[in-house]
Amino acid sequence: MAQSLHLLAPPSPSPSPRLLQPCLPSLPHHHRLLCRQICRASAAPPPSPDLGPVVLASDNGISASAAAAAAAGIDVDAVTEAELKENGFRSTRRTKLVCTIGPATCGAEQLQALAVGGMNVARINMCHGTRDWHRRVIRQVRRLNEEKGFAVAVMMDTEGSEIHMGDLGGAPSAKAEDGEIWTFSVRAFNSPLPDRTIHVNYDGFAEDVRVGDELIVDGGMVEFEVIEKIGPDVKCRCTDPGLLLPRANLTFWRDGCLVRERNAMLPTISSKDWLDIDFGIAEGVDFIAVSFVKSAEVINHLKSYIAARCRDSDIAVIAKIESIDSLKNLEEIIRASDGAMVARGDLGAQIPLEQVPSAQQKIVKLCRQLNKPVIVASQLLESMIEYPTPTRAEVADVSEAVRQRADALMLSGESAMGQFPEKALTVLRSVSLRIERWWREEKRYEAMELPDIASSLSDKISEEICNSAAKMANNLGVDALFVYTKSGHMASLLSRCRPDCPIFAFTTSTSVRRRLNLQWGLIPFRLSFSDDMESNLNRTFSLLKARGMIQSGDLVIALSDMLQSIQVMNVP
Ligand SMILES: Nc1ncnc2c1ncn2[C@@H]1O[C@H](COP(=O)(O)OP(=O)(O)O)[C@@H](O)[C@H]1O
Ligand SMILES: C=C(OP(=O)(O)O)C(=O)O
Ligand SMILES: [K+]
Ligand SMILES: [Mg+2]
Repeated sequence: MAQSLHLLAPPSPSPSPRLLQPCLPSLPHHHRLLCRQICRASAAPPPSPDLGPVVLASDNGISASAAAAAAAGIDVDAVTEAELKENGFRSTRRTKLVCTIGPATCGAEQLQALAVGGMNVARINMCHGTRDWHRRVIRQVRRLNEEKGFAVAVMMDTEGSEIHMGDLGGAPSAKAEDGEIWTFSVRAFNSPLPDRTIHVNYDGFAEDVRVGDELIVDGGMVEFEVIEKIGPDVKCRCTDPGLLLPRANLTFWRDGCLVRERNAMLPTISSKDWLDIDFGIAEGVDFIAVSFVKSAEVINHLKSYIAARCRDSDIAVIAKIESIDSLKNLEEIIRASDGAMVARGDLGAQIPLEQVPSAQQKIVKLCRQLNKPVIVASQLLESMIEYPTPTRAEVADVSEAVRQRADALMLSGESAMGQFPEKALTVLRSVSLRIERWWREEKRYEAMELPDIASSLSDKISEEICNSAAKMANNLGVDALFVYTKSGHMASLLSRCRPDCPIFAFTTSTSVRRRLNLQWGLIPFRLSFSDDMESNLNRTFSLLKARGMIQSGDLVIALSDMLQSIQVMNVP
């Protein structure tokens, strides 16, 4: 038996308005039969005139349309599906995982291992690597998605106009000892570099620094004091020794303050970044993360640039919060963006380290309130670049981000160039699962006030429906929320409520499905569906039941953005 609530808003046509009328989902016999066939036959494609082009593919698990699965000769849905079958709905991971791809993980097998291990988004950092390398990685991820049925999204991260060192003439690192004199220069060198010499990418560097300034490498990994300027060369004495890594970020400080006048004059999106963005659009990346955002203006500019270039404008723009200016203009930046990243690496070089945790909490909260996905990034498991187990402090840091219920956690060096990328991902996965379960069991999460964000009546109704459905789901202890959404908006409104049960998000578009992969608690499926909710539900139930992902009797709340409706029912 199903009970349903349909709300009617002017712009959303509803074929059969019924207010709180029970409706009985009937499951035609042939549908059931067909689904059993799909399930049994990993080897036989299921085209059926009855179901039309029913394609069902789940989240980051190895699943695809049965036809594609059969063609690729794989078992459907090894990850999410196995997780659902083994542990039931309650224990699917809600926190999403982003992995930076680098030399340690760019091979087909390594990428597949990460996808199987729970990578939801692959990030490429345009600070590093060549155009060809990036293209190969993007295409490899796409190929894996097609062949194995993953839905891994691709995020391109711009270089931005930051000041950084060159690549150390090919050396993996260089040690700077206390008291040593190093030369930082804007001259172009042929490799090998002269001893104790570092190339700097920013032409104005020698003019801008002053004798006496502190030069901070990578937010404090190594520190120098400027002692002399000779033309394009700046002589510095090492005051805090450490390891220099290729292309490490440089900031300079004067009288205890970050020098940032010049930085403020550099464009957020450099001419090289624009070329990279054109490349990202051409390759069809899902997200563009913009480094060193200072204001909403640049986000708006990029969004209109993208809208003019891709017809369905389906690249989401993520603002990286990593500078003092981005903190100052936080709300306007987040409102303008499609999501944000707490980029703690550079943020920790621009504000005192002890302020980073409160900044993180504030950004995560604001993003949730404004319904924008948020990624917590950098140094989550830094020691795992070299060691196979994390420090206890790192585990505590990951737990805190999960407890704040950030949408996603990100690996940087751990997966890009570390020795244990898969293990690091396993740590993120198991800590997320454990903390999520603990907090659910203890009912420890604080209720967060979620302000109204909609402006149109139709959006207001969607928002109210999602808030109510999430509350109902918690109060009734339902097993899952189902949401049928074309744009993904209603799925993200539900995710914002952080309900106790997982959210099965059904969407017709593969790119929406990939993008939803970044959002908390969503299990995105691609499914071709109609405006007839009853038939959508019947089809979905039979497909999911056939795969053992749901069972008769499971209690489900279903929402749809075509009908703006809520239905509560047991799976027949
Ligand atoms: N495409 C790449 N090619 C080579 N090395 C990379 C690549 N991507 C990342 N790395 C390595 O992984 C490290 C961590 O990645 P990330 O945090 O994205 O960059 P950064 O340290 O520059 O902020 C980089 O410093 C670099 O050494
Ligand atoms: C994620 C960050 O940006 P990037 O790795 O590009 O410096 C950061 O600074 O934390
Ligand atoms: K970057
Ligand atoms: Mg950064």
